[in-house]
Amino acid sequence: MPTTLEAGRRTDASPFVDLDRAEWSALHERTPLPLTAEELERLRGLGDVIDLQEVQDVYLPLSRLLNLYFTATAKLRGALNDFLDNREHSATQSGTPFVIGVAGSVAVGKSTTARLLREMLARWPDHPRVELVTTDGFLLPNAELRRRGLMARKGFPESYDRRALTRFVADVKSGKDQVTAPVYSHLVYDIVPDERLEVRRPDILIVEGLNVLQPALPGQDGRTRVAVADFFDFSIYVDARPDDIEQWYLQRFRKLRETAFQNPSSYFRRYAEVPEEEALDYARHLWRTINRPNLVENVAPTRGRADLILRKGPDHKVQRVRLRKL
Ligand SMILES: Nc1ncnc2c1ncn2[C@@H]1O[C@H](COP(=O)(O)OP(=O)(O)O)[C@@H](O)[C@H]1O
Ligand SMILES: CC(C)(COP(=O)(O)O)[C@@H](O)C(=O)NCCC(=O)O
Repeated sequence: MPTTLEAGRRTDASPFVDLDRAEWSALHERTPLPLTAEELERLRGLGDVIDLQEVQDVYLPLSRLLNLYFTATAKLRGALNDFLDNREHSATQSGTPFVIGVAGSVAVGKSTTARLLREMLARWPDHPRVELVTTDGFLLPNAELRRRGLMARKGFPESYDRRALTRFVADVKSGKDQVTAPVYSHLVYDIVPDERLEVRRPDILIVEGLNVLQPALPGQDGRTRVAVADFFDFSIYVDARPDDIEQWYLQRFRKLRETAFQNPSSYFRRYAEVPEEEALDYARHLWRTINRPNLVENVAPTRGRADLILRKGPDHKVQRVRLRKL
């Protein structure tokens, strides 16, 4: 960990507290909400291949940390409202959803982490209503991506309707009764017309996606622009070595060949029919021309903006946790 010599004493210059796996997992003993065997079984039923020891050691303490932030943020909001003398334009309203961002590369395990957190956070009596939204719903439809020459840039910041995504999260946070988001289908590889996901005043909203920690685009005419991250109360970056993530991407592609790609409506059905090596060559091509450059150019540079970084090893197990200091 970097240290500097400042005013004659050594100080830790990092904005993060760095914990190794053993230090982090020791915290689960202090979590006042252990998982019952029955609940562990239910998590397994989610269909995600996640080791139950990992749930206990890593994600249970994480759900406790988020619970602490939820409670403390509610108190801070109350104090801020008092400070503002509860005027009409007070900073927050009671019941304002707590918004969590989950960022990281394609195939690093964002969806798995976000689904697990949704289940675990909903078990805390303070915040039973947890909604999860993935940013792929805000990708431009394929027809529009083709028109703009962006079909080989799917997942890059410019392939999204960033304004609609930011407005969506702002609306949920402002306490609107019913807010809807468009829906993306990995099966057809496009936005599903006429389908919307509805969000109704949750206690917690999890927003998961590649680019959720991107800063706002520069404003024009002196106007301040906002980004979706401006509405986050807490953010998590799921991190791993790019070579490990490539292996996970290829493994997922291999698994999808035996499942979803068999569906006649699948955009990738051709890759269920060709020999495995040919299919994997194509997956490698997608990784090397789209997902890896996007990780290097756009996603990884946002890691330092997160409040918490989960660093995974080659087996998906979390090896280090870095938590932003207050
Ligand atoms: N904690 C984990 N343990 C084991 N496998 C995992 C874990 N998280 C993700 N995976 C696997 O890694 C692949 C990518 O995960 P996914 O959540 O789909 O990534 P993303 O949403 O970031 O694209 C999937 O095949 C998933 O099953
Ligand atoms: C849909 C995605 C852009 C991820 O979007 P996100 O939910 O992170 O906004 C990605 O999974 C994807 O399909 N990328 C295009 C290249 C590829 O097919 O792997």
